[in-house]
Amino acid sequence: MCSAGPLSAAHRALVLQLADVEAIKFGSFTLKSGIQSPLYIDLRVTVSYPQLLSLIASTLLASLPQSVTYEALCGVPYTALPFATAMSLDTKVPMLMRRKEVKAYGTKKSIEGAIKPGGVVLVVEDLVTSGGSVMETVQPLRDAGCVVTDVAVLLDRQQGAVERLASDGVAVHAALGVCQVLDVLVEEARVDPAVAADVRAFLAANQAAPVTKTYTARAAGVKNSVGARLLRLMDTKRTNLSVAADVTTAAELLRLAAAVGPHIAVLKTHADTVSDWTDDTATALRLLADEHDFLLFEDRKFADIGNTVVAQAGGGLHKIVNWADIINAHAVPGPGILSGLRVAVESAGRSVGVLVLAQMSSAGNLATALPGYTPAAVAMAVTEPDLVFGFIAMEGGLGGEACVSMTPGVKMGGGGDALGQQYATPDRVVGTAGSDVIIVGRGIYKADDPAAAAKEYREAGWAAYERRCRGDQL
Ligand SMILES: O=c1ccn([C@@H]2O[C@H](COP(=O)(O)O)[C@@H](O)[C@H]2O)c(=O)[nH]1
Repeated sequence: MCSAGPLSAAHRALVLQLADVEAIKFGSFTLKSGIQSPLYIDLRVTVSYPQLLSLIASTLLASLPQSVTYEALCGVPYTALPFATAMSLDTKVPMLMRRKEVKAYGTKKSIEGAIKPGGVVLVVEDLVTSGGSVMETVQPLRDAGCVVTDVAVLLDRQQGAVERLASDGVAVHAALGVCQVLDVLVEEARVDPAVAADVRAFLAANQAAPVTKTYTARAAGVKNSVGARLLRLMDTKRTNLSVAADVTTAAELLRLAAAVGPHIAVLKTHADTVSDWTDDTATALRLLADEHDFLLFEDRKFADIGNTVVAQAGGGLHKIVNWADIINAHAVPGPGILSGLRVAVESAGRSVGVLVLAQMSSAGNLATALPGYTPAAVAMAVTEPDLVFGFIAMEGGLGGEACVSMTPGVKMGGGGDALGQQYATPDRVVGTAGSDVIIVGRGIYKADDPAAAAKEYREAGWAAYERRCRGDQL
């Protein structure tokens, strides 16, 4: 990603002036995502330096290929607004302006100015990382009838925006690449070569994630009806949280389900930890699930031969397939376990979806440690897409976008417990590892106020999903 040609004298002068006004700084900085970065670029300061602003405008214009023609300019708010203004004053090309907040009254327009339907607009941006904020301006312009195919950018952090925006039909014309900036600053003894090497390593390790589809967009490709329903439900209810209700009495279970119900997509149970479980417990849970629109997942982790799991899933004290929407199975016994579960589900006459345990959260677990295990579990699962809709896994993407990953071992702050549980944060699980659903137990049911804790996890999981969809978790 750090391939970059040498810069012209004018571009080098611009780099040095940006360093002079401390628009580019080195140290340790916490980014919006919580990641520590050795580099901080804040181009807002340029607004206070008119000479620099006009140098930025002329460099941006000079960096555009001749083939790029346009009838209007539109800066991405806020930092690039003065850049676009300076370019407009230089070239006499009119400007449009995107509102960050669309007013609830009046015209409710998101684009201000003399819009010409079909007119070609050049978007102007100060800095790109993933390209997410550029698209927040491109889309409303397109919605207003403008044609947008190019963006002029002062500085590309070279973390994936060019590729991302290209997939949205937008070509990036960057005046400066971050690697060129580093080269100039090292050559001019403005930054230590070791610091520059650190920054290059950081950039290489923190490339923008590929954009992932929304849950709803993936639902159409999911053959199991419960899996498809879960994906749609998550977008509708705006939650990707599953609470692991690991309590020991029916009263506690129902109290917890009622408290967290408004915030969850799935309630995960261990019916065999509930000492006084009866059929009424299942009936009451189903009523709560229907009232609050969440799914019931009995985490029984079937792990026997087909003939045995028919009886375990359909009979016994818990009659699981009579009330659970989701059940799960280990892959160890081989495909017969899925055949057995299919028999149990079909005789219950209800829609039930199965998750295969492809990985686990506990330290030293063999599903994760043995190299061939996860791929073999995935291969087994995807042969029965009308029954199996996904995985218990520590990452997303297993089995492709038609499969859902649900991840246990989630806690704010990470860490672990004394018995081998390993925790990751909602942001890491959904944003970085690309899983779809966070499963949270003690972080919620042991909290003083489980409903408030569920709300907090719901918001964290959802924010990570939204960032992932925009591809801008950096
Ligand atoms: O690999 C796995 C599979 C399942 N679990 C279950 O998830 C919850 C986690 O509870 P916490 O209190 O949040 O640790 C629990 O029901 C486990 O049985 C898992 O943790 N890891």
